[in-house]
Amino acid sequence: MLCVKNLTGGYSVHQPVIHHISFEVQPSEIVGLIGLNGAGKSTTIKHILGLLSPQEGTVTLGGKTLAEDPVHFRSQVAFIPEAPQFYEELTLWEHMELTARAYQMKPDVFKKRAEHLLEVFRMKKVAKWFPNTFSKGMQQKIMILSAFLVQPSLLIVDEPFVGLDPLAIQALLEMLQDGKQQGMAILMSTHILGMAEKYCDRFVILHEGRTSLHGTLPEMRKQAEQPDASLEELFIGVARG
Ligand SMILES: Nc1ncnc2c1ncn2[C@@H]1O[C@H](COP(=O)(O)OP(=O)(O)OP(=O)(O)O)[C@@H](O)[C@H]1O
Repeated sequence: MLCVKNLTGGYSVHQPVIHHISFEVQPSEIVGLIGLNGAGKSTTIKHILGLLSPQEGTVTLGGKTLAEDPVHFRSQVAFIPEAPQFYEELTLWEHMELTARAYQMKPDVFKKRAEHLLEVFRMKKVAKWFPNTFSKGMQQKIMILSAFLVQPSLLIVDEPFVGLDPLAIQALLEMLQDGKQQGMAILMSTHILGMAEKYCDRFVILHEGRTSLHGTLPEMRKQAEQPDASLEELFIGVARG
């Protein structure tokens, strides 16, 4: 599904911030993207989404780069950003309608999915409200609801748990697992390592823009020669150099 190969990039050609990063995310798999602040997680995600162009290497989805087939590439991806981004003049329901139109969903499919998601994330009562009346967690739910509405082939999630209450975190984890079971490929950046260890199948640990460890937990333990280490212990080892 998603293949990141030898990716080098960043915000200036003179100063790349990620270097030679390679990993894959297959259908029915959750891959955790882990790293300290500034390690390059969001920059990697921006390259996958096509918001930044690679200085070297490629990002392909189903074998094709974004440039080769932009409409098809974008139609397969949904993104939950770290900070909610919304239109002040649209209600929650209108945000979902806009998403449905952009992804050319049939009205009956949209209605069924939207109503289910509003129920799961306890947002039914505020569906016709404007997002500037929402709390931060409720605003984050606009992003979550819009992404799951699409049921994308590739879901990219950047720090999704920040600001969510425990019921919303649980609902999101269940949606991620359901998505995985239905064949979604999921790339999730998070600092909550206990949760990553429990829910991710494989990991990419970034340090200063480079891949330090990569693979399943047993594979990374082998790479680090720490047979009993938890994800957190492996990560702290990497972070301390
Ligand atoms: N818009 C930008 N312009 C220039 N440099 C940037 C920009 N955004 C991030 N950077 C730099 O790129 C590097 C990687 O940042 P990035 O945002 O990818 O880190 P991150 O791993 O997502 O961190 P965090 O956990 O804090 O979200 C940092 O050195 C940062 O200063």
